[in-house]
Amino acid sequence: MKKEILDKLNSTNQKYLKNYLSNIDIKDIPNKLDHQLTDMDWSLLDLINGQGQKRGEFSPLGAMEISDIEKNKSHYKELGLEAIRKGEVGAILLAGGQGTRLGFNKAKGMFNMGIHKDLYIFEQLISNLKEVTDEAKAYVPLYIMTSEKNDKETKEFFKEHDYFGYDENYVQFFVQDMVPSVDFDGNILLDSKESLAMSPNGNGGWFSSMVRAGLDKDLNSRKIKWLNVFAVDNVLQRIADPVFIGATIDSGNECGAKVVRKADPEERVGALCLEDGKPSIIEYYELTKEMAYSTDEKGTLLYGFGVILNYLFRVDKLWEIVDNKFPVHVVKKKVPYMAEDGHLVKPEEPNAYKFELLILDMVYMMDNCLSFEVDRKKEFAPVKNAQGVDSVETARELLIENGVEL
Ligand SMILES: CC(=O)N[C@H]1[C@@H](OP(=O)(O)OP(=O)(O)OC[C@H]2O[C@@H](n3ccc(=O)[nH]c3=O)[C@H](O)[C@@H]2O)O[C@H](CO)[C@@H](O)[C@@H]1O
Repeated sequence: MKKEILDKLNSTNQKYLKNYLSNIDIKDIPNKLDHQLTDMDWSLLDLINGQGQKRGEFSPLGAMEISDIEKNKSHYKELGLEAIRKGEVGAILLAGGQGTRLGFNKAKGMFNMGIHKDLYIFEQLISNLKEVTDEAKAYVPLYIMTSEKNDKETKEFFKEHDYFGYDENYVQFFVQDMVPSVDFDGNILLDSKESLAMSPNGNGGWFSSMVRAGLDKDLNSRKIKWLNVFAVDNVLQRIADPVFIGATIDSGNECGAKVVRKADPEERVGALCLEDGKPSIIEYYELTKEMAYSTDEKGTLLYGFGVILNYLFRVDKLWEIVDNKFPVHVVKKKVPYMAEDGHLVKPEEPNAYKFELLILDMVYMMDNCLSFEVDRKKEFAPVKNAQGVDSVETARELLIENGVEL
């Protein structure tokens, strides 16, 4: 990175960059907080080169399967409803992502799934949540994480649609942190003479961003004990599912994760397993073919339970890990940037590294986690791509199968 370019940055951005780098967990960089701006390119390159985070020893983790859940369903449900009625459960909608794969340049939740009538992703998610709150006769506080890129439009959209019938006193927004991107040589990208090309910092920073936004006071005053964190892109997502909440409470675990049986060994979902005896998620791109296809004596996949990004965390445990250093994941992305001659380039191919914190690393910070199996036909309709697998089309089919009018 050229020092002249850095000198052009305003002091807020320089401070931000310093602070960001100081939080990166790179070994052997002495006095990270105080290192000179000119050292930054070296530390970023070091981070990029050290891409693969060192992982421990993986072993399979079984799940509480649908048949086991059925046997105790009414007990779990009652426990879950009781927690909701006591106001102990909040929900976090992760909606800061950019939806580039879908080719939709607004907040993903604003995407219209409808065929004969409008049905926005946000609308469907609120409708799923309302099923529970209507039954419990109590609202679940909903915290929506946006990013600087979509915060304004998301808030306006909810307002314009009257919060899709949810009580607006129970809806709050917070903006996730942003991080700078670098090109493949480690140069920090700018998007104007005065500002860095920033991107959302991944879905793993949600709790610290929430705290930075001051919403911890809200959690405390409402005495919320459990947070159900879920992705925006699954339109069949069951939110604040009382059976899941009850089963997690009953199990005594610090967190719970909804899982589905993988559609095939290479399905692009993270597999919930153990790493050095602790709950952990291994993403599909990290899973070796050997692990992906390994089975037990009955032929069942050993790493066959995929997470659907629906987790339940105990709030006191979140406080214990809030200051932990998270591993940084380096991802190749298309990042618009300002070229040397000053014009803005919108690349067609990935041109930069983004640094992300991932929620799955929070699961590894927990001592235990209930792996809770759900029926993928009823609870997993991801909208990731414009066409093909996990697309608008496949999600529409699943919505219709589940009786949703489109
Ligand atoms: C890292 C992670 O959790 N990956 C999960 C994610 O994969 P996937 O590859 O879909 O993960 P994405 O990065 O697309 O994001 C998932 C969710 O996080 C939100 N988001 C993402 C980035 C960001 O900076 N801010 C933000 O809020 C998105 O809006 C979305 O709600 O869903 C799959 C199920 O469909 C899971 O099997 C994967 O384990």
